[in-house]
This record gives sequence, C-alpha cells and structure tokens, in this order.
Amino acid sequence: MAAGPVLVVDFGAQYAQLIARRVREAHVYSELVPHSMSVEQMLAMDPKAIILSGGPASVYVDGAPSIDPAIFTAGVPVLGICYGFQVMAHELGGKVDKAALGEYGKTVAVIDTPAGILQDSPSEQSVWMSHGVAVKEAPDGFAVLAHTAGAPVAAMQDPSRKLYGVQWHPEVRNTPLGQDLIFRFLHECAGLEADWDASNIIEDQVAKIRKAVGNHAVICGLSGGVDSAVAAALVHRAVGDQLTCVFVDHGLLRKGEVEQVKHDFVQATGIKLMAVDASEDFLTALKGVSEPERKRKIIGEKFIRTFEKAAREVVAQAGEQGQDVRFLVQGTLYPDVVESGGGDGAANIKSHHNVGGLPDDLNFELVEPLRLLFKDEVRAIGSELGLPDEIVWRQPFPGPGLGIRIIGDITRERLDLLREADAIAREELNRAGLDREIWQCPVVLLADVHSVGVQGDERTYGSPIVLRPVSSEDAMTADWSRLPYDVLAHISTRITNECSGINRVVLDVTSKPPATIEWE
Ligand SMILES: Nc1ncnc2c1ncn2[C@@H]1O[C@H](COP(=O)(O)OP(=O)(O)OP(=O)(O)O)[C@@H](O)[C@H]1O
Ligand SMILES: O=c1[nH]c(=O)c2[nH+]cn([C@@H]3O[C@H](COP(=O)(O)O)[C@@H](O)[C@H]3O)c2[nH]1
Ligand SMILES: NC(=O)CC[C@H](N)C(=O)O
Ligand SMILES: [Mg+2]
Repeated sequence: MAAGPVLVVDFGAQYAQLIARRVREAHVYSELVPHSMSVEQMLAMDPKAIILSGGPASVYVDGAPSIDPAIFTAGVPVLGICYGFQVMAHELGGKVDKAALGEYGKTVAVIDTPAGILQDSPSEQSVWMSHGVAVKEAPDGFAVLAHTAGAPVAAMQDPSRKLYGVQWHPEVRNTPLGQDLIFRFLHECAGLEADWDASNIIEDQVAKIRKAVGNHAVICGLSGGVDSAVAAALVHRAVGDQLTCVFVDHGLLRKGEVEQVKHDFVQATGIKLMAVDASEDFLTALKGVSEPERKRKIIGEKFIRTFEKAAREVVAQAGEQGQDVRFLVQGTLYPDVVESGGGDGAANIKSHHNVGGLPDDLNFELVEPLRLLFKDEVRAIGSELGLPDEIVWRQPFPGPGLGIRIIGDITRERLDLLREADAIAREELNRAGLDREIWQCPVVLLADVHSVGVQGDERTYGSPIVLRPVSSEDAMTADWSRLPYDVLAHISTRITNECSGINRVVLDVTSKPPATIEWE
C-alpha cells in the first residue's frame, strides 16, 4: 500500500481545496497539487489515490489543460470530478462534447446502476452541477452508472483499472450524498484505511517546524484569534522558548482587546508575549486613504515593519546568545490564500494582509503550518492541543481590524465611534447567547454616508452603522444570520442612544457570494 497522500490535481477549480478537505474528513490525508506538475513527480509522492478536480476549460479546445494518460495505468486509483472526469473520458477514448443542456446548480441524477462509488445509492439523487460540457460516450471498459437530463454519462467506473468519474460535485454540501461518494471511493473502491485525524497533523507539523527552524529564534504574529493561537501552540510544542509571540496594537483593535489578549493568551499557554503599540505608525500611514486595497497593502506592510522592529528587540533582549530572527510564524489559512489570488488560476478578491498584502522586501522566512487548512480543521487541532474554548471558539476578526470596517478614510474619531458601536453589538449578542450560532458579526461604519434623523426633537445628520451577522462553515461561503428581532431592536436602540453621531442602524441581508463577509 502506498504511503503518500491522496493527491487532488487542481485544474483551476473553485472547489479543489474543498475536495482535499473532504478527503481529510474521511480520515485520509490529502494535499493539493497543480495540474502543471508532471505525472512522474506526482507518482514520486507515492499517492494512495488521485482525484482530478473540476475546472473552467473544455477538453476539446486546443490548449485545454490535460494530464499524461500514464496516470491511468499506474495502478493508482483515480477519481475524476467534473472537468477531471471529462479529462479521464477524453484521454481514454470516450466522447466528450458540448452538452445539449448546461446544468448549473441543483440537478436530479438518475442512478441506473447503484454500484462502486454509487453503491447503495437511491435510484435518484439530488446533486450539485456546474457544467456546459458533457461525456456523451464512456470509454471502452467503463460501466455507465448514472445520467441526468444534460449528461448522458453522469458517472462511470472501471473497477478492474480502479478508474472512476462523476460529472457532479460530491465535494460541496449542496450534494447531500456527496461525502458518501467520496467515502466509498476512498475506503471501498481504493481500499484505503481511515488513518488520519487532527493528531497526525500535529505530529507532522511539529516535526517539520523543528527541522525548518533548527535552534534559531522565531517570532509569531499573534492576534488573539484562533488561527495564530494554534500556529503559536504548534511552534511552541516544536521549539519551546525559542518562540516569542508579538501582538501588535495597530490602533484598529476593538474595545478591551489589548488587555484581553495579553491576559487570556499568556494565562492559557504560558508562551512569551511581547505587546507592541504601533498605533501611531499605522494610523499616520493610513491617513486620508479610503480605497480598500490600498488600506490592505499599507496595513500588510506596516505589520511586517513592526515585526522587524520586534525581532530586533528580541535579539537585544537575548543579549550575548542573541542571533537573528529569521522566521516569522503566521496563522494563515487556505481561505486567506485563495481570496488573495494564491490558488492555481484563482482570482484576487481581496488581499489579505498576511498573504497578498505582504511587502515585496520581506526578509523573514514564513512558517505557516495551517496554510492548507480551513478554520473548522484548525479548531479541531486547537482542541486537540488543549487550548481553552474561549480561544478555540473565538469568532474571527480580520488582521486589518476596524480599518476595513470604516467605509471611507480612517480617523481616530471614527475609530472611537465604531469601537463603541461594535462593543454594544458584541455585548448584546453575547448576552443573547448567540455567540456560537454566529460565525462573526462585523459592525461597519458608513462614514461618508449621511442621513437625516430626529433625536430629542432636533434634526440630526449622522452616519449609519451596518450589522453584518453571518453564519458559515469555513468563510468561503456565508449566509446572513436570521437573528431574533428583539435582539436586533435592542442593539439598534442602544447604538443610536449611546453613540453620538449614529442615527440609523441597518442590517445586511446578503449572502456570500455575491457579497463578501467584510465590506472591504
Ligand atoms: N494584531 C495582530 N498582531 C500580530 N499579528 C497579527 C495581528 N492580527 C493578525 N495577525 C497575524 O495575521 C494572521 C492572519 O490574521 P487572521 O485574523 O486571519 O487570523 P487570526 O486572528 O489568528 O484568527 P481569526 O481568523 O480567527 O481572527 C494571524 O494569524 C496573525 O499571525
Ligand atoms: O486576517 C485577515 N486578514 C484580512 O486581510 C482579512 N480580510 C478578511 N478577513 C476575514 O476572512 C474571512 C472572509 O472574509 P471575506 O468574506 O470578507 O473575504 C472573514 O472571517 C473575514 O473577517 C481577513 N482576515
Ligand atoms: N465545473 C467544471 O469542472 C466545469 C467543467 C467544464 N468547464 C464544463 O463546463 O463542463
Ligand atoms: Mg484575526
């Protein structure tokens, strides 16, 4: 039995990393590789199985990405999904052409033969589709298992060669029986054992970090959020006191956050923490800037400059034995990478400060043990590492902080106003016991928008506050939370009463997509 990961070959899919994550959910380790990697290199990784992802191209168009057909005769079980399925059919002599009917979204699949990857399937399944190309005839040797209105061959298999393909997307939650198909491919068709969970990643990462860092000093950007806390805990387990965490107060934090992070983190972990007040520096650099990407780039750069200063301080404090700090740990997760345009062929939606916002002259080597993972996986690791619930279940808060929640330029007055409104919303949501139900609730100040109000019989001309409570599994998609009206009413009354200058509170009722969670 091969010892390597299940490889997910990325053909530029929206959901490639999601496939890897569903495989890990089925307790088999999985990693993503680009389709540009050669088949020899893939096989050198000793993969247990290979999954070919979806993608935007059409196989019959010149120059469309493909894969060396040697992959299909290497004896490694292969599952093709959507574009990957079309590639498999095309390369092995099947017929692939424009679909008579494109299918996007919820579709009914008729299961003609409930075998193999579709063993025990009901005769019809609701599946999630996104295709305009279809496999019209399966290659020789394949059995057709299912069809839909637009896909005469919607699933096929040749168990003797361990080759499987499906037109729909089993990796998205909108395909209710999708995980069942992935599970059957891995454990029944490919015969893999369920041998991976969060504790494996801890062992793996600790070993990798130890090897990379050696006996050098390391700093970790620590925000109090779960991602950096888990990254810090992993690095601490690997190299102990070589690690110093650096918490930056950039003036864009929420009310009470500095004291809370200093206290909770040190108490929970015992890791060395250096808190740096860099607010003057950040706010001066941000003066007069209202364009979101500019804000993000400035914040990303200032973070690094602050870490550089902190690193010099760490060296100075170490005295005689002090040596340069080469490594910077960040709690970067996969959604930060993909939204910054870092996926293979993915678009830049917004430059997360810790990825797309990094300056070109970065002198640190980055240590990002969570870079391929999603937040719920990180939470599982945090629990396994023994971090307290207050850290593991803390709602996300973006590194650029309130800076990307003031729509308009950033001033100290606007920050103070937003901080008050945000504190009220958080207090009331917490009091109503809604913390776990809500993924996070950005509170946004539309600083340049003014509307007329009447307070104490006087005319006011103030700015609105937007409440943006969302529910989500991994921040890649989100829906607006249906909060109880009385909680909303209470928050609205308190904000307008207590925050002078705010005369309106509005609720954002948009999902992601089409919106994003943060406004900038
Ligand atoms: N105020 C800060 N001081 C130091 N480092 C920070 C700060 N804010 C963010 N970072 C760094 O940037 C990374 C990305 O921020 P991000 O908000 O995505 O993660 P997090 O704060 O650790 O967790 P969460 O997403 O749950 O808020 C962090 O993991 C951390 O390394
Ligand atoms: O550390 C961060 N640096 C950033 O630059 C950044 N931008 C967005 N976010 C957080 O990422 C998740 C997805 O946000 P969006 O739907 O707004 O893209 C949400 O949880 C956001 O709060 C960030 N976190
Ligand atoms: N989602 C996909 O992989 C789409 C595959 C191909 N581009 C099609 O339209 O059929
Ligand atoms: Mg954060």
